[in-house]
Amino acid sequence: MGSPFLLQPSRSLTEEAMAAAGQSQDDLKRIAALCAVELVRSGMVLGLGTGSTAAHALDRIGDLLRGGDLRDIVGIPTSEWAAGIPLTDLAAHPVVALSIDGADEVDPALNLVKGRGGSLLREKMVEGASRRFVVIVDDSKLVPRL
Ligand SMILES: O=C(CO)[C@H](O)[C@H](O)COP(=O)(O)O
Repeated sequence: MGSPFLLQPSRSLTEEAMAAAGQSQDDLKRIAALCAVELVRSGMVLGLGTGSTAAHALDRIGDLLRGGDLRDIVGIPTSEWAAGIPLTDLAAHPVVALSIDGADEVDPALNLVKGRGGSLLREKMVEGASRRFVVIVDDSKLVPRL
């Protein structure tokens, strides 16, 4: 994996603007998750992250598979939630094309902490084997320092 860079799906919203736009924190998690799912292609081996933000991405991938818009996807889970995505493991697929996961805090240099969901070891194994690792967070996870 290379250096981290920031992909922003939408402008940063204050709590006030979010309320005015009718967007909850969970809506923002889903928007970030859907942005990451745009990177998924048929045939990929995916790392499936843990947590409420990652779950939005997995739900969308599951829907796209069921609708036939994605095919031949297999996922390596880091939690029990896999949204119906066919599963595999690192023994069968030691190289993962893309992992998608959330984080707990992200600083301005894109250093982050994660693992509050209790899956840190599995996440490190799967995401460490990934060619590309996309971290999806909403504004509430951005902090001035870790
Ligand atoms: O690292 C994680 C689990 O180990 C989660 O991705 C992190 O805790 C964020 O969770 P959520 O999306 O529910 O806020």
